[in-house]
Amino acid sequence: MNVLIFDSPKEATEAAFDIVMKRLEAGLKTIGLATGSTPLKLYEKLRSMDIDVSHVTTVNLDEYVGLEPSDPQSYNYYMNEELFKYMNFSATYIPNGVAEDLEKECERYEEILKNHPVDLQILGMGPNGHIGFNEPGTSFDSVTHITELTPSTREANKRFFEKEEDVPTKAITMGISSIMSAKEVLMLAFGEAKAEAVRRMIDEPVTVDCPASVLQNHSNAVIILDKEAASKLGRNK
Ligand SMILES: N[C@@H]1[C@@H](O)[C@H](O)[C@@H](COP(=O)(O)O)O[C@@H]1O
Repeated sequence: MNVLIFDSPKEATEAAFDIVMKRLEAGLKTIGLATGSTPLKLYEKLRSMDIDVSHVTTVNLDEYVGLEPSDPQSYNYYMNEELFKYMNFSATYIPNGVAEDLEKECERYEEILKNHPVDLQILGMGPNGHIGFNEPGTSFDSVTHITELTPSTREANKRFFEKEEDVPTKAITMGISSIMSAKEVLMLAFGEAKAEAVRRMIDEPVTVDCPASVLQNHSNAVIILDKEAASKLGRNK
């Protein structure tokens, strides 16, 4: 793991942006994308650039089960609004959370991932250490699957919904093994709410109890933190 710590989310985002731009210039074919508030400024910078990405395919990590792509809380909607409608990607893939047969949808998505091996995966993390929607306890061998969201994740994500009851209880997510197949991973975590999960990801042994800790096993993972997210690092050493 290559851990980079910056004074502010702004500087951290700039560093992430530079890495993404370098990889695009070097001919990256497939980029894995994440949602949540953490990469918003990164996407804002990317969409403001006048760059040709017609040779680039995107694959997203996850989607809520039961939300139509037209639902403003869906990750389909988020990606369209934040990035896709401004950029000429060759193809953009996000799991379909309203597929009639969700198991088939997971298989279809794994096929897409096989056909589009991810060169660079952008990742965020949940305050409980989840990546994508792989909650604590998820097997490191997991591929795209349906997952039950934990009460803490529903609580953390309820800020995007009008009422707590509106937060979906399930999601489709790329599995941990699907995420680990990326050639390079760029994990972003900002703010004190992530500090404990960041500490467990970096300073503690790899465990399914903190899914992000699996990145210790990745040969090319860059972790970009602001100083708040990094504030609990190194205390056990
Ligand atoms: N499934 C997504 C994750 O992929 C994301 O990393 C996480 C963090 O969100 P935020 O960046 O808003 O803290 O939110 C959701 O749970």
